[in-house]
Amino acid sequence: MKKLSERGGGGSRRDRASVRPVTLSIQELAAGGSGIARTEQGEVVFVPGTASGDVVEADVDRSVRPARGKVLRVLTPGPGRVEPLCAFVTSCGGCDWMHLSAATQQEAHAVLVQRAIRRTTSDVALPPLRVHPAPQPFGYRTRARLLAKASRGGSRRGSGRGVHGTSGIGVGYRASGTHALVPVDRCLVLTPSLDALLSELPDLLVGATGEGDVLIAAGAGGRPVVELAWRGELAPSTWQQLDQRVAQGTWAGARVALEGVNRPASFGDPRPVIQGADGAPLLLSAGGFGQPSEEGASVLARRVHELVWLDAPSRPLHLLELFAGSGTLSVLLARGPNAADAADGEASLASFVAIEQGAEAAACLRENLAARGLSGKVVVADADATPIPPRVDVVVLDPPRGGASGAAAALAASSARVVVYVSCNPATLARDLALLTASGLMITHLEAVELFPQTSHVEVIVRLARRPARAAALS
Ligand SMILES: C[S@@+](CC[C@H](N)C(=O)[O-])C[C@H]1O[C@@H](n2cnc3c(N)ncnc32)[C@H](O)[C@@H]1O
Repeated sequence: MKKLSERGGGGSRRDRASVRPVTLSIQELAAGGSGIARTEQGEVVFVPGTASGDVVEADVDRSVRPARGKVLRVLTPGPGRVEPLCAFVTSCGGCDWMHLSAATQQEAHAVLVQRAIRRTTSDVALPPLRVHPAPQPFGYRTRARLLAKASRGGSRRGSGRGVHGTSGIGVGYRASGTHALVPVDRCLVLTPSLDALLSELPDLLVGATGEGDVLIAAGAGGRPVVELAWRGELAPSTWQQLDQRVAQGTWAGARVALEGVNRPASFGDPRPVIQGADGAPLLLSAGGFGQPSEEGASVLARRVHELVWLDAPSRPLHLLELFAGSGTLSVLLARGPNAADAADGEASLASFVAIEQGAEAAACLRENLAARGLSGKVVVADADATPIPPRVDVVVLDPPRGGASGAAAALAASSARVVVYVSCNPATLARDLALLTASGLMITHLEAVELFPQTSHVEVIVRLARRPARAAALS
């Protein structure tokens, strides 16, 4: 097996003093993506970039807890290991599981989700976990957040290929666990049009000083939108090029926020647009949240909708959505049941209310509903501090990584009959599920959606339903 270069930077003097090569057998994968090994002395070592069953030679840094290994050589590959397709895989922090086959990634995600939930709900019956495979394992990302840096002393004109020393501008991702820039000019998980954009960005930024975040995404008509949050100065040529590209229709829009300047400058419409799960365009807030892929978001939204209407209710349903964003899920939820769900003529939607804290996302959500002729109330509020009205039957929530402990407490005290919890973080989901299940809600469905292929990240959907006795007592 070939020698692997080290992930991240060169390490401190203290790191180098405390490492020595050892042979490690990787037993399993941990949340966060690293493999876990035990030394002969029983010491636990976390080793990034490994697969279960790998035997590796690694430097071990014991100055951190748990000790951390850096792979020098793979001596025997584990059964799920594949050759990563990306040239940047060992330096870039993005695709920490690209060295695992798709089947191995799915199995490992399933184990991590079940283990996290078991940890907090050991006394609760769990249904078998269903995995929704990734519609596309590569070329799926319709958005990416990049880092761009001008080399010290400013950048200069030239043919930018994403690295310092040509255009003087580096554009890429952050190295795993650090703020260091890993310049890239190809990214295999981006859609082809965003991948092509990577090599244009260094030239766009020629003459800049400082650094910034660059959000690239699909915009109106599939054309790119670019959002720059820059700490430093941009050259006049950057402003001219942004103006030209949008005026000529090559890009749908751009937005630039300079540090210390209150209002960002906009060109065209900088809001990302993907195809919603209903097939119509879905507008997302510029710089705000969006699911990583169009197709993955559709799989997620369709399944959440199905789980809401699983038991066709005998009376019109009051539906509340918390952490609604720009409406990835809402555009299906606000439609009510599908024709099949309403076959008995009784399933229907009495009311739909969506709560979102971001004013720009809420405005997009209103536009998305209006464009579809859907009614629903969109409230800008803190969903983690919102009481659940007694008439609400079903609540869908999709909080950020920190979870929703406030909303979980409100749901536990509510009479909501069904809760559909969507999460990108099994640890905080598990914490919140402990509260929900203790209140009498039973987990009826546990599902993982492969929304972030090639990475250790996974999306989870949990449906909970109230035990009939408590529901009756509370209603
Ligand atoms: C994981 S995203 C989900 C959005 C949407 N379901 C989707 O799929 O696009 C979480 C959303 O919650 C919003 N948010 C974060 N904290 C919030 C809070 N305390 N109250 C309401 N919304 C919040 C964020 O702005 C973001 O739009």
